[in-house]
Amino acid sequence: MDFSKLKAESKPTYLPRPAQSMKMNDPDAKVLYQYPKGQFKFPVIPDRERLRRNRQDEQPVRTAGKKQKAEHQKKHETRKKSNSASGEDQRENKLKKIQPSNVPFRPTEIPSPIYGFTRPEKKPTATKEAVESQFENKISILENEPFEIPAIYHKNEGELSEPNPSSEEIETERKETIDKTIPENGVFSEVAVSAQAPVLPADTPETVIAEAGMEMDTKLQTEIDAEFHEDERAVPDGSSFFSAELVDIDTDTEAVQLNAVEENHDYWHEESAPVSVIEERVPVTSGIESDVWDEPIQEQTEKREDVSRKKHIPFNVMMTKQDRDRWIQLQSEASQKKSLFEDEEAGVYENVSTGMQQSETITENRIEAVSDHDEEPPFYAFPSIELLTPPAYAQNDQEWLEEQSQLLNDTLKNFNVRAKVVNVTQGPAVTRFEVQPEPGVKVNKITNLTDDIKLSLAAQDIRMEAPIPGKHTIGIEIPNRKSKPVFLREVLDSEAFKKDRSPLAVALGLDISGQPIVTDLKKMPHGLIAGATGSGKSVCINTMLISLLYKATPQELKLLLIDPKMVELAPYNRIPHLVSPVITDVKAATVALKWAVEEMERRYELFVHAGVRDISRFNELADKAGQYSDKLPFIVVIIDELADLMMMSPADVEEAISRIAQKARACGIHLIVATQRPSVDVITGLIKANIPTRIAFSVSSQVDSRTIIDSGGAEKLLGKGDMLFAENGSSKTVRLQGTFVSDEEIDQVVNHVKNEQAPAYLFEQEELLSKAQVTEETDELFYEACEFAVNQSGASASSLQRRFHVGYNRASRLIEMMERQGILSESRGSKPRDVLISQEELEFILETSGGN
Ligand SMILES: Nc1ncnc2c1ncn2[C@@H]1O[C@H](COP(=O)(O)OP(=O)(O)OP(=O)(O)O)[C@@H](O)[C@H]1O
Repeated sequence: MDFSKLKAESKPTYLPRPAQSMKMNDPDAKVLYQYPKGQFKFPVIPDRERLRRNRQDEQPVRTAGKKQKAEHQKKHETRKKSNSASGEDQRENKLKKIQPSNVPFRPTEIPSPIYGFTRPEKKPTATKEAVESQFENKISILENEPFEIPAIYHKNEGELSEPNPSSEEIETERKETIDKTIPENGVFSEVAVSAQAPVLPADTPETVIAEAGMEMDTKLQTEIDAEFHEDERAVPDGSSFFSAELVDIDTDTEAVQLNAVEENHDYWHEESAPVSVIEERVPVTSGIESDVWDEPIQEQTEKREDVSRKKHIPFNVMMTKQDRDRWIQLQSEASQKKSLFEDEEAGVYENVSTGMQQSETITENRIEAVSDHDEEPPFYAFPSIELLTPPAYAQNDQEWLEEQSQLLNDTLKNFNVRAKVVNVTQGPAVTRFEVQPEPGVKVNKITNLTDDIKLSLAAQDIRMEAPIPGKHTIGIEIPNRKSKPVFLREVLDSEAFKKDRSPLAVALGLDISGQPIVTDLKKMPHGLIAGATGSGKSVCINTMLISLLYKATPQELKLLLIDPKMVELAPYNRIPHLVSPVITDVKAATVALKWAVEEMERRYELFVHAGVRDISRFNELADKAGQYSDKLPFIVVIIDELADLMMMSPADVEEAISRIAQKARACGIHLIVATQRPSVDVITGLIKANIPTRIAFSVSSQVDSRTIIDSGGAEKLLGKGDMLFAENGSSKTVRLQGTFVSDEEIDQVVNHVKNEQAPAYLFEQEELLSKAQVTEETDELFYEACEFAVNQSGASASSLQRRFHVGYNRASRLIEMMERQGILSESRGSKPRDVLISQEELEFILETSGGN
């Protein structure tokens, strides 16, 4: 192809492509373009535009308004460009369009994001009156607010009503305002600067724009105040709160202003000259300033420029999602600050004690009411050890022991088991013979001989521990010829008990080697005691209680005793440690357990407020603060015979027990549950899983033993205090002879404690019973059913069934309840029951009972 020919062409041309070549799809075919020559004309700038540009050139100082306008123009042009389609025809059209013509300018119709092409009828452009009224609106909003209105707003009102003040006047006023607003230290107040804008005349649409900018400035500054002066929260109504309110108002007024801006959209695009007039005034008015002034004004104009730039973007004056989110965030921050301030004022976070006081308002603190605030706890003398029976010393039965050892060796030899007794330990009720098998002898060779050994030793029962954990021997436990009772005093007098500083230390008994076993209920943290009748459960609970009376003051420990058997724990009535008299009623017991759950929740709330994890830390802090009365006592809930409770209301009891067992440890509530029947319907999986410490007394079968301690062995126990103790989830059980405490001892100790302090019950059994009654009788539909019956002047079970979509049982129960309450008459055969109360009486009932 000859390119030199093509160069000679003067006009841009498309090379004519023969139809044939098109068909042939010639790969060499190309489209070339050349710039026009000769007739080309640069676009002529309209006169008005040139004038404006000249004026701009004359202007020495660049202002923020200029930047704003230039940017706007740039955007406007870009938008125009983007609207114009590419291609030659379009280019030519564009050239035509740019050329000056006498046809008046008409704005391109752009669909509104809100109205589309069907915009509402345009209101007359914002006149001076319109702007004034907008300002008046704004001022009236501000005046209705409780806070003080900046004087500048009032001033503006006056200024707006004045016809076009001269530039000198503006300047003097501006000077005055600046003088007033400059602090002595010379730091320029941003609010003062931002408030200068309304001084500009308000008779042009551009003024409206400038004012809108000012609005945005004020908003910006209030937002900046809110964000950067967060630590300024000392004012009750809060400067931050004020800011948030102001932002709120500004958002509204801004919407109004932006409306005006949008309505003057045509001016915005077409007549930009007045804008420059206003912009020119800025350097004139700010010309008085020295270097100190320049900087803030520069900042301020920059801000305004930013704001104007922002304002260009949306025609949409509706609150966008981001705006809303931001607004909500600002409001919530303000309210948070306010609440924080209020909290601080109340001194909530001052110390633990005040935290506790605040929490007291959440739940009823009944324990606090027991003791006086900020006083030393009342004196409590622990009972003397002399009140208990002295320990019994068993005679050394050495002869019998040697005899039994010999018998055991002979039996093993007779059965060809190469093993012999290497050690003998005599406990209070049982003696353990340690047998060591020779190498190569299987353990089960010995364990298989249980019955044979029992026969040859003529023992009542034997229990084998094969092997003894941590030893090379197998333990064969044979009951003593004469069992020695372990009196409580023996353990309480031991070093182990005396040295234990926990108020919840309890004596359990002596192990097989005669060592006292003391456990801490805090570590337990909940215990399950199970065994057949007469095996020693009640005695065990008694020894625990007496131990506690020897260790804990009534201020340190509160007891909730539930004794459905009625007689076992009765002696403890009226001791100062009780939260209520011993509960013997099963229904009341259920409610009492619920109280314990509530108390647990209350304590956790207290801990949250005090910022502690558990009761010991909480009490430590209360001690340090000298708030002895705020210390929380430990609560030990003892249930003697869980089976009775489980028979009555299994769901409620199981729920309460498992909730306490699950999480009450840290808040100082401990649970000890005793039962005769260790079957799975009493000790459910849920209860068992949450009570890690188990004490198994003698049971009748290995299955029962497994239910209690997850292994056999309890069926071989001797009864009368012989027990297997599995501490806190341990699979290893320890055989103990439980301590014994007689009724006389209990009476003596209890009398002493009763004399020390009077009981301060938190509730009586009757209260619990009435509460249980109410709970039982409550039906959430009751009040609605009453209203229905009164409105219908009668009710029947079937009508209630239809109205409330309930079953017959519930409907008839509701009818019976209404009858008992005297709302409905008694049954009259097939006739409907009469309503015995009026509408007013019903309303009174509803008001007094709280049902509505
Ligand atoms: N540690 C002990 N030392 C000596 N004797 C004991 C001991 N524990 C219990 N006994 C004896 O066993 C008897 C029954 O004990 P206890 O009343 O505690 O049994 P229980 O398991 O509570 O029975 P129930 O479930 O029927 O009430 C007591 O009267 C007492 O004589």
